[in-house]
Amino acid sequence: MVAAQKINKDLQEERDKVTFVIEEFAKWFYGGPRQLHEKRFLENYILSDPDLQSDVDPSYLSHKEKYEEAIRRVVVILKRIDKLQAEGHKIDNVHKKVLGSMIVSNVFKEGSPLTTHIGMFGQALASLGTPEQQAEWLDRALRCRIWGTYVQTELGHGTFVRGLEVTSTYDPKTKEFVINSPTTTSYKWWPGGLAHTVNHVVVFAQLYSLGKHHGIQPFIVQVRDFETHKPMKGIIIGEIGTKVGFNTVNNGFLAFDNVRIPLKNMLMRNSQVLENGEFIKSQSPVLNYGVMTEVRVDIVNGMAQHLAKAVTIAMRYSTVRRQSPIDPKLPEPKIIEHVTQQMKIFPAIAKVIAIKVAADKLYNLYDEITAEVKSGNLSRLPDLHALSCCLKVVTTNEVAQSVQICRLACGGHGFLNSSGFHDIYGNVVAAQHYEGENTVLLLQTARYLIKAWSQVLQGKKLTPSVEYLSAYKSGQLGKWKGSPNGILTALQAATAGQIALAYKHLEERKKTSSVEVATSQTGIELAKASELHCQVFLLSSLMWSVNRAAKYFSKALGEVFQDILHIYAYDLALRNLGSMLQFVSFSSADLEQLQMDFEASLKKFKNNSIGVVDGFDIPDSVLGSTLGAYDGDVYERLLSAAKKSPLNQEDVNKSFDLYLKPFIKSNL
Ligand SMILES: CCCCCCCCCCCCCCCCCC(=O)SCCNC(=O)CCNC(=O)[C@H](O)C(C)(C)COP(=O)(O)OP(=O)(O)OC[C@H]1O[C@@H](n2cnc3c(N)ncnc32)[C@H](O)[C@@H]1OP(=O)(O)O
Ligand SMILES: Cc1cc2nc3c(=O)[nH]c(=O)nc-3n(C[C@H](O)[C@H](O)[C@H](O)COP(=O)(O)OP(=O)(O)OC[C@H]3O[C@@H](n4cnc5c(N)ncnc54)[C@H](O)[C@@H]3O)c2cc1C
Repeated sequence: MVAAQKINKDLQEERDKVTFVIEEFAKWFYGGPRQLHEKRFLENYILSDPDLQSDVDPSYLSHKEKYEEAIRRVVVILKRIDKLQAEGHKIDNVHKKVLGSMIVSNVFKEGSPLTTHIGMFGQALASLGTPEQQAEWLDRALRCRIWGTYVQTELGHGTFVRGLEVTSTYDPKTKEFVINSPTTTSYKWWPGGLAHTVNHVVVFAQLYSLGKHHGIQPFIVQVRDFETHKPMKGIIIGEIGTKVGFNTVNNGFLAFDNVRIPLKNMLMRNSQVLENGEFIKSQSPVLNYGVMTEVRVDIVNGMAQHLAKAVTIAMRYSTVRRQSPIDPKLPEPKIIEHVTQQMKIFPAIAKVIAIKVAADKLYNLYDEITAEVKSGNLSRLPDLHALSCCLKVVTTNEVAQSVQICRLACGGHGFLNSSGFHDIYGNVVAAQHYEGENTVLLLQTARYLIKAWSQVLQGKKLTPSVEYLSAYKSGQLGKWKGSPNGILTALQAATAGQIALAYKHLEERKKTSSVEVATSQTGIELAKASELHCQVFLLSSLMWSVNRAAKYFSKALGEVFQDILHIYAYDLALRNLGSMLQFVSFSSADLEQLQMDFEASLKKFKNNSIGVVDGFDIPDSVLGSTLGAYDGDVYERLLSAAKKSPLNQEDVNKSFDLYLKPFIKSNL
């Protein structure tokens, strides 16, 4: 990987113990040799631009300067992509592959102002626009010649999309829509890039035509002038302020003061308004929610990548760092020798792989079902919605927790910005909030599970992802066996049992309340059931993938996958004992054995742990961490990063003469 680099001796010692070929793992992780090659090529090509080599550490800049530096970097990268294309390199979807991926995650530590342009605006045009509308805007958007964002959430409403207040009223006399923000709570609030970056938006508004209301529909609106970048007439626009993270995403607010747009600017792939004002209904109102589903799928994949960065840092640091003798007769060990350190990091490594595998399966399902939807068959849309919602929730929650654990595993140094954890954490926790609040999305999945349970009670056949509910009903699940397969069936029993209980309580409440009120009252149990269902999906996907790997990969790599599966399954079982104990019979000896098996699995994996994180193939230029660099030169990097602090550029800070000295003198 980095031939000429001088590698830390302890790190090299651990690398020498690895039993499998790291390159084989990396090819698997990125989906094949071609994909790995392309990723490496893009990383080198983009990140080697001299204008990205600046010594500026954006964390020392002011809020305004951070934004300006982010835009400078955006343009450097866009020019680099233009150069790449001019040189004849044909890479499909190259803007998304660069600007919507981990490649630029160290260039935009706190997110990019083009994230929603890349991740949502183009998708909205592609999935909600007609061919004519795509001809007008999509190509320019994909080439970044117009910049846009996805404007849905308002100050007063984010979750309950049907409650949005901005109106779009059709005026048949002029063949225009009039877009208006009637209240303070109707201000659009949050969209990425909205404040000072984009010149177009896809905005969601309540449609009125010929005096009738037709629900939430999407419209394209130009918000800034092409030449001056000043807000267009009737557009009130600005930034919403600093945040926990994402500070260079340029999240904005937007209000409309009777803004007129032509009829052709309603995105009409699904519903339509004719010139005379007549409204043609779409096949289903949820078709307008498609972009949200796509982003939820992307988020799951993104979570695996964020966690891969965090575990790479924690693992390499734990190999280089020595502290606290274990055997008093021996020198201080590498901190990874402490079993509690292994307990923190190895399950997080296993989670990267489980989430990556689940994301791959979800992408496949997304592609299949989107193709069906395009041909008018919506029958499997609920499967995709249910799975994408709970996976978005569980992966963002689990990764947020695991990134924290990795940070803590690095002791005090993990708290430094230069370790990289702060920015990874900021990006991950943002995803717990956006694209559907997590509890709300669990409740969406629960709707699906309750329907599935009702089908079980009627003896109907279920789709594969919930087939285990029928097995539970017919008494086939519930016996404890301590293997990964046994843990899967125990979790399935716990999930099915939890769904059955929630169903029972829901039915009881329905006797005295409406279905909506009864559902709301049963929310705690429903959310729990969804979470468990998602864990079933994650474990079963990992098992499927590991078993398949045995056929296609070397014996050595196949064994590593088995070790990872065991760690993942035991850790999951130990964390979900409470739920399983309610529906599965265990003896205390079973539980003691589970703990022993978990500890043995950590020990077995240890020699390959550094190989797996190296196989995540994250170059230093992407990792951006003093603690996690490939060569393990941690202490020199910490010192050199500290020396770059603006406070260290002078021996005495002016605050001494201004405040401290007068104070000391006055007290003499
Ligand atoms: C630089 C490094 C990068 C690394 C990579 C990292 C990853 C990158 C990814 C891109 C990053 C992007 C950056 C951030 C962007 C954030 C953007 C946003 O937040 S944008 C804003 C995001 N905002 C949100 O997410 C808002 C969340 N709220 C909502 O989605 C909805 O309002 C609701 C679903 C909660 C309720 O809706 P309501 O209409 O009241 O519905 P009801 O409940 O009454 O259900 C009616 C029926 O509809 C069904 N159904 C529903 N949805 C869907 C669907 N999608 N499909 C299919 N079906 C669906 C439902 O199941 C039900 O069926 P049934 O049971 O009757 O059969
Ligand atoms: C970093 C970031 C970027 C974003 N980017 C965009 C963007 O580009 N475009 C865009 O349009 N929006 C964007 N958003 C908005 C985001 O999608 C919403 O904030 C999110 O969907 C949550 O909605 P909310 O804020 O209305 O939460 P609320 O619904 O107000 O949630 C508050 C609490 O109420 C609870 N709650 C609400 N409804 C229910 C219910 N039915 N049952 C049980 N509990 C409930 C929730 O669980 C939560 O605990 C972004 C947000 C963030 C943080």
